[in-house]
This record gives sequence, C-alpha cells and structure tokens, in this order.
Amino acid sequence: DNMHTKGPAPQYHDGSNLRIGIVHARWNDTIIEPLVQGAKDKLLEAGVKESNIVVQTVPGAWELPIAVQRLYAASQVQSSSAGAGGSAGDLLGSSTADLASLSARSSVSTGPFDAIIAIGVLIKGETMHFEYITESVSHGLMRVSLDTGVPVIFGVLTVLNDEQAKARAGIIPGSHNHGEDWGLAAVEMSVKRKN
Ligand SMILES: O=c1[nH]c(NC[C@H](O)[C@H](O)[C@H](O)CO)c([N+](=O)[O-])c(=O)[nH]1
Repeated sequence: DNMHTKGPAPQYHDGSNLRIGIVHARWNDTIIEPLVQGAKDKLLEAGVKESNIVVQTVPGAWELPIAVQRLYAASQVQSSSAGAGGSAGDLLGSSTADLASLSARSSVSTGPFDAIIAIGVLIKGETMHFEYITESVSHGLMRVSLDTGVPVIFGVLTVLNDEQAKARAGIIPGSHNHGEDWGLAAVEMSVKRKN
C-alpha cells in the first residue's frame, strides 16, 4: 500500500551491543502479534541478541506509557545495584508502593535500555473513546521518551477499522508490516544515541 512508499528508506546499523525493550498491549492481539514479530525480526536481523530483547505486555494501549516508564525505572535500579538478579519483569511484578519508591530513586539518566518500542492497536469504535486514548497515549509516550532520554518508538496503530489495521500489520497479502519500521527505528535511534 502507498503507506510503504512514503516510509524512510531503511538504514542498516549494527545492533549487536544494543538492549531493546518491547512493551505491547493485548487488545486486538491478532494484529498485535504480527506487529511485534515484525519488530523483533528486524532487531534480530540487525544483530540484536535475543537475550537483549525484553518483552512486557499490558492490557491496552492506555497502559503503555506507565509500563514503558516503569520498565525504564526498573532497568535503572538493576543497573545501579549491579549484579541484582532477576529480570525487569520481577520488579514490575512488585507492589505499587515498591515501584513508586523504586522509580523515585531512579535518576533520569541513560538506563541499560537503548530504546523501547511501544506497540498497541487502537481501532475506532462508535464513541469518542478512541480519540481520548489516542491523544493521551501519544502525548504520554512522547513525554516518557523526553523525560528519560530513552527513545520510545511510537508503535501504536490508530485506525478506523479492522481492514486498515490488517493492512498495516502485513496481514493483507502484499501489505507492509509497520512493525518492521519500528524495529529499524529502534536500532537507528539507539546507535545514534551511543555515538
Ligand atoms: O489497546 C486498545 N485499548 C482499548 N481500550 C482499553 C484501554 O487501552 C485500557 O486498557 C482500558 O481503558 C483500561 O485502562 C481499545 N478500545 O477501547 O477500543 C483499543 O482499540 N485498543
């Protein structure tokens, strides 16, 4: 579809030293799955190690900003208390109070994630719900990115119907999977941040 011709020509960078987070919603999971896979495929193709790709899920797109912020905060604590066992997932599982203290302690500095990809699929219903979520999620993800200094790749499809969603997840034959663009963007932004 013509969306593909408008996208930037892919740039190829060495991802072998990168650590990338993927936070994805579970709403519309038949669309989410190929998007996540497309992003992961491009990360692996760039040399990112499977063990350096951390995947977390949330119920819906509304939860993406807080989950991205917490994943960043959790990885911050991990890096400062060097050698702390467990994965970011354990920290995310702890109580809200712990997380509040945890994220309060984490200073805004470069965490071990070089970039975090936020993936969600918002499909317009018959109410204004869609507009409110879309507006808040996009502003929220942009804020987390600027506050933390970690590139947060905007992988949220905001479409009017299922067909449009499928056409952007590569599900319609011959269509382009935008998840691939998000994987490439994560590598490019990470490499440029390190140099
Ligand atoms: O990810 C989505 N969440 C949606 N709603 C749930 C929302 O993201 C939150 O999970 C929920 O409001 C609880 O906070 C959607 N719709 O309502 O249509 C949607 O299309 N996609």
